[in-house]
Amino acid sequence: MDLISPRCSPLWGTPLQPQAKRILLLGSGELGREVALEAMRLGVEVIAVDAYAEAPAMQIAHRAHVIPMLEGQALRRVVLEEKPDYIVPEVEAIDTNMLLQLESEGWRVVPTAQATRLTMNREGIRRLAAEDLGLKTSPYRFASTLADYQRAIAAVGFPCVVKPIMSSSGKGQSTVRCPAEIQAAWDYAQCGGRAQNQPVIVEGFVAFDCEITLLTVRAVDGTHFCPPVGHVQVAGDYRESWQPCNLSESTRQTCEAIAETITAALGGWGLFGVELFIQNHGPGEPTVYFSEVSPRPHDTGMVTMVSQNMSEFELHVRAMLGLPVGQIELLQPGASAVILAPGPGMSPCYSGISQALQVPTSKLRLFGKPTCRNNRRMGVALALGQSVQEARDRAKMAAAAVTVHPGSAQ
Ligand SMILES: Nc1ncnc2c1ncn2[C@@H]1O[C@H](COP(=O)(O)OP(=O)(O)OP(=O)(O)O)[C@@H](O)[C@H]1O
Ligand SMILES: NCC(=O)N[C@@H]1O[C@H](COP(=O)([O-])[O-])[C@@H](O)[C@H]1O
Ligand SMILES: [Mg+2]
Repeated sequence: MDLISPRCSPLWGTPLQPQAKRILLLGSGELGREVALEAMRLGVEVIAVDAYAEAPAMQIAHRAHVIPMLEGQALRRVVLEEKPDYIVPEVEAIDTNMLLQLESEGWRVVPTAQATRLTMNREGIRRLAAEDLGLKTSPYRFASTLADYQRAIAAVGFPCVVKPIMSSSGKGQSTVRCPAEIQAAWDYAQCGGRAQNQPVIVEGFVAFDCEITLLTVRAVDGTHFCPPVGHVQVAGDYRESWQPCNLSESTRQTCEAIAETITAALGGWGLFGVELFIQNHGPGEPTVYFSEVSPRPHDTGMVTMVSQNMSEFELHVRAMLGLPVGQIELLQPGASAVILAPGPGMSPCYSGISQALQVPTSKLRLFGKPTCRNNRRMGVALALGQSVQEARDRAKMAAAAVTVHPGSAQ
């Protein structure tokens, strides 16, 4: 369905002028900042929205609004005030029922309001993938009460992974290996997600050999796949990523078939990060598990800012605007490594930047987040190499050279 937004004009206007093409970013973190930059390069007006002031994308956008994005009426007010051509969700904590309503009134949500609703709730996307589309996933149960949760653990068995149904970057997530860990995982899920007291998913632990993100673009000129991005996660949050992650031709085809199936079911135009676990079985074909999908750029895909001819952010912007994507090319093996805050504070400062940039091919992105907390992602180092190993070593060396000084206590 190709919805025409109430103010979608056939002409490409000028930012800040009446016919400007406008995108409204719902979420203004590091990924949104790169989306904003790519959109602005194409002469698009960008309005950044988040729940806190001075978020990364707000610092460069044409305008910004601070609103509770889980409150539908607050979202509606901003949409009616700004009249965007495209509403672009960037985080998991948005009132997605309001997005459905706005879409039904003709506002365009990227990629679709339904894709946003299904992926913001682990139950929606898991049931779609496993039960409707028949994709292989870990075993799972959902639970809303402590008693249901204990039954879910008994059904899934140890080890298992417990997550709030609405959360990201590993917030509220625990691996439970024995009965003594059950209660703490429940308590953490209740307070660690984007909203408090949420239901949880209990997933069987998949002992995978590697995990990848298959960045998949649905655009006017068809569905395109980027070379697989491999990554390492600690406590459910990404620490480093690299591209390409070498897979056999048949495994790559299996991954692409899964990505095609799930993104076609979600629909719309944009870039999706399809997260897959790959488990080897000696000489046989590996098993590929579908884990989850982001209907927008993925944190592990930041590596594409150096490794591809078009970054995942440029691809998302082109696709949403109905522009052709053409040929996606890997320029050289690349890698990213995160820069984390060591603790909480206001007005953080950084040292070691020039040392980091002495690492051959390295680049830094410091996100400019106004406050930090323990392990908050404040920046990322990027690097290229003759091999993936060389790129990873360089990115990690550059990231390790940067120190975050958290600043005064909050
Ligand atoms: N069932 C599982 N078995 C083994 N490892 C898992 C399982 N579920 C999650 N993990 C590990 O935890 C990581 C984070 O999980 P998941 O992607 O579901 O969380 P998230 O909070 O949505 O993260 P993000 O928003 O960064 O994608 C995975 O990338 C994987 O490394
Ligand atoms: N895995 C999802 C992800 O990486 N999302 C990115 O992190 C930001 C939130 O960071 P914060 O928690 O530091 O505000 C989001 O706004 C988005 O850019
Ligand atoms: Mg994930």
